[in-house]
Amino acid sequence: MAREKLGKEAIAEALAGLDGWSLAGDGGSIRRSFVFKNFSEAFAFMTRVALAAEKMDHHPDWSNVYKTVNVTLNTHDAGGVTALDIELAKKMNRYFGG
Ligand SMILES: C[C@H](O)[C@H](O)[C@H]1CNC2=NC(N)=NC(=O)C2=N1
Repeated sequence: MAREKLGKEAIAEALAGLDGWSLAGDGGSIRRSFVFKNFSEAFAFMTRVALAAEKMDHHPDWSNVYKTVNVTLNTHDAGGVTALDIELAKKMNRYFGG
């Protein structure tokens, strides 16, 4: 169930409650950039997210340049955005917020 592709409306509804995230490309993924004070904070965030992602068995597509972490989320198996992506995005926002 968690890996069922969400429709456009369900994604829009979820995004309304997700600070900073937007629909990417063809609507098959969501994305956000996180900017930190420095590299250490960016990497600490990535470490925390990596552990949560591994627990969820759901992994981000991301890159890091100095203090910026660019994240794209989708569910490869489903070929789109699912509840798992929304859950991981929420976690990232919580970790970013403190
Ligand atoms: C076997 C394992 O459950 C799958 O390969 C998982 C791993 N992590 C994953 N992460 C993401 N983002 N999408 C997936 O479809 C996915 N599949």
